[in-house]
Amino acid sequence: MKILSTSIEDVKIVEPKRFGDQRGYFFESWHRAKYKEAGITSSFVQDNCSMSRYGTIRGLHFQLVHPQAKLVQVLKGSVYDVAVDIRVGSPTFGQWVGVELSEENGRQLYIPEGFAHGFCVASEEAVFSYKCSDYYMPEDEGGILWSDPGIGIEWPNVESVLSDKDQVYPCLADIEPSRLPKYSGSGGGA
Ligand SMILES: Cc1cn([C@H]2C[C@H](O)[C@@H](COP(=O)(O)OP(=O)(O)O[C@H]3O[C@@H](C)C(=O)[C@@H](O)[C@H]3O)O2)c(=O)[nH]c1=O
Repeated sequence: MKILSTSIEDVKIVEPKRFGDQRGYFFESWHRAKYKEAGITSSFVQDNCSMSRYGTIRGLHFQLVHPQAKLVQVLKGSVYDVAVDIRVGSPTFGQWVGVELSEENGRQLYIPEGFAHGFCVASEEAVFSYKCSDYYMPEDEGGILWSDPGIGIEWPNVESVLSDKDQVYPCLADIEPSRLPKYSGSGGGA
């Protein structure tokens, strides 16, 4: 597998080694020892899968007291996946990374704790699968408006389909810093 860096330290692109043959393909989507060797040491406790139709944007989501590092990938279709550094005190606070994840390119994105995460579906449908380092706790969930002009994410030009809650999240600059994760140095996420 290959690890590629991004413009934000700690956010990493993973390219698992894919073995193709006449039947199709095989790849290891998670291997604790190999990922640890590559610097991804999160203890994942929950796996999620969602299917979304073309134009769907999910996000931007985070958990505050129980932050989740995520290892995300697309099993069918294609998405534009985004991680925003919302760790107060981080040298890259407010910056974002966007990466195309698709069944075709087989890429995964590792997003440490303390980031807001979202994605936009660029194919007819997308099956999105991810590991989380802490459990889902709806009462701990926070969100940031996907189109926050202060962040300025360059989403693909699609007609966006959003959940009710995702339409009304505040902009990053309107959130009290005490309601955001704190930066505690590179490598440790939040
Ligand atoms: C995320 C999640 C949702 N649910 C339930 C709650 C709700 O009834 C239904 C749909 O939830 P949501 O609308 O929050 O799903 P969704 O918008 O897909 O939420 C996800 O978005 C992406 C961008 C992330 O980064 C994830 O961490 C998660 O926040 O599924 C769970 O039971 N467990 C979970 O872990």
